[in-house]
Amino acid sequence: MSSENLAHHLHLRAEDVGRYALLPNCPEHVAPIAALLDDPEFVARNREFETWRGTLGGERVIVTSTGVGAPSTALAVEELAALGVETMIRVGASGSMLPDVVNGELAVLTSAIRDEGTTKQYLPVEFPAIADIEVVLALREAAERAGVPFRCGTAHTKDSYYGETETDRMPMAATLKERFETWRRGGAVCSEMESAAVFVVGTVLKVRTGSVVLMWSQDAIDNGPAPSIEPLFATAVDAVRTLVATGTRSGAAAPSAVGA
Ligand SMILES: O=P(O)(O)O[C@H]1O[C@H](CO)[C@@H](O)[C@H]1O
Ligand SMILES: O=c1cc[nH]c(=O)[nH]1
Repeated sequence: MSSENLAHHLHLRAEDVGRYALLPNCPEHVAPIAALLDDPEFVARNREFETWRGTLGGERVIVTSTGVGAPSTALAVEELAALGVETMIRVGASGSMLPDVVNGELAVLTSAIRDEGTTKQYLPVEFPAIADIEVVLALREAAERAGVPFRCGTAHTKDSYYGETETDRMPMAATLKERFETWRRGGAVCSEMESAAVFVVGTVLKVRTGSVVLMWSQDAIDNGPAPSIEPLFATAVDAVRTLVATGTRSGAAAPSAVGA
């Protein structure tokens, strides 16, 4: 935070935000998500971080892009938490790890495999990357209401996109393949690049977090077409509407939940 209380990377102040944030990583997705809120307006842009805001049920909701990968996502979660945001939901895309996934099926993530470097600078890898239960349930209800194919499960969060999608040309191809197969056998549903950071940094900062991602099928990753993104955006916004209406707050911060 700078001397004028301007968040260093996001270029936001406490008065710019509310208690809820939706976190796509692509700046181009911010305005279309904000358009699903009441009274959307642009707030700020710096680097890969663009922010819009609106309201749901009278409660301010911001939409901020995180950029690709765990490092920039971690600093977005850090700065938003410092400004007072209490609930954050990643809204993104992923590659399916299962053969039976419909192209564009949603995954409501309950947890993530920490196969990235950022969160190891917060907690040892034995500590799980898990979503907040209230956020998971709100996302699951929203996906059911949207009537779209979805499943709940664990994501694989990695640092190298091409290590996943073009494994054969990597010097570490054998190791990458073995590890990827291990995650698959363990039941991971998809691979992406941010959710572990959202969950672990959120846990450390005692804000509640969740993540909903659409899954590209294996065939679509190689040959297209790109799945439709609108059901993803609608599901994420509908989940926030539920959380606002039920008024549940920061489960991760509740004394009973942290044993404080
Ligand atoms: O589509 P988004 O949400 O950007 O997410 C996925 O796509 C990006 C890689 O192309 C990574 O950020 C990965 O997590
Ligand atoms: O396969 C994919 C698709 C989107 N994002 C990823 O990280 N992997």
